[in-house]
Amino acid sequence: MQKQYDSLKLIKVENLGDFVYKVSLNRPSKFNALNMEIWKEIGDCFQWIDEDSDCRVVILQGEGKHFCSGLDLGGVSFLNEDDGDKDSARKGRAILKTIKFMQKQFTYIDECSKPVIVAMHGYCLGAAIDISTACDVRVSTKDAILSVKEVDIGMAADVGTLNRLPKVVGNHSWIKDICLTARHFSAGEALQFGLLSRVFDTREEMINEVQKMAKLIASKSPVGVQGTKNVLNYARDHTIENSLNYVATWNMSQLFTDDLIKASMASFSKQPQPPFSKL
Ligand SMILES: CCC/C=C/C=C/C(=O)SCCNC(=O)CCNC(=O)[C@H](O)C(C)(C)COP(=O)(O)OP(=O)(O)OC[C@H]1O[C@@H](n2cnc3c(N)ncnc32)[C@H](O)[C@@H]1OP(=O)(O)O
Repeated sequence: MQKQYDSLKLIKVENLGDFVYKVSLNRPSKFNALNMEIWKEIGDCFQWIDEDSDCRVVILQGEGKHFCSGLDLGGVSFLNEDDGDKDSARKGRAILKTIKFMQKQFTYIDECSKPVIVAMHGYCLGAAIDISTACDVRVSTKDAILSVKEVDIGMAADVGTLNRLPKVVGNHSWIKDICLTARHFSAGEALQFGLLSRVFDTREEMINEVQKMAKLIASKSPVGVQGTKNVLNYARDHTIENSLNYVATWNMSQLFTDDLIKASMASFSKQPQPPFSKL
């Protein structure tokens, strides 16, 4: 597995031990702006992590001064490249394919069986918000500056924010406020409206606390943790009735796990969680 991760050029993957991985956007000279290469690497990385039984929780962060400044505007021309004699229907099909590809790379985060905690700092603009809404837990430093910036570059956000934000945050007036104005908003405001669950004074404090949270989750039964992510994602996208049916069907097999007895015995006797076999 490590060999695969080492092939990535703009994403860094570190095994922190205790089944916790740290994944970093690693293009600090451009404030982690996302070109097609890093976009694809995000997708590859989360597909590999999904299969990697040495990883039970992921921390996603950005190297350097900022989490991510969004789409690489230097490379934006790929969207309206001169397609020679292609007519609009054919140009449209080509763009459709590109947008779907770009959407899918972030959806791999949402679909990853392991919980992903995103720890943001500095600028978190445009595609950075798309990424964050595909993650399971969002935290930031208090000086983070966030923006659903797409309107400012003349487009409707199309790689996740407009689709996932209404599932993350209940206040649709606030969603439309930030998405239509593209204004910068603070970590405090994001916390107030529920986009973030915690805000930290410094980056160091954030990384320490997030590592503790990741370690705690990773110490628990992977059958319990991964089942919980899976069912919560299903519940987000379906009716309560469908989702109750889904969890009952899911647990038809999962309740036969050895983890159930081991974890319950430890819980009952007030002992720490025991080690669990790889999943
Ligand atoms: C189908 C497409 C789907 C995806 C859509 C996604 C859309 C979006 O993400 S919309 C948001 C796009 N991003 C932006 O509008 C931000 C652009 N950047 C800035 O406004 C400023 O750079 C920023 C406010 C972040 C920081 O300003 P500051 O004065 O502190 O630094 P700079 O000198 O501007 O930047 C430092 C170097 O980083 C490069 N850089 C920063 N952001 C980007 C970017 N988004 N794309 C490309 N390059 C970026 C900047 O050019 C500097 O590089 P260098 O000149 O080589 O030093």
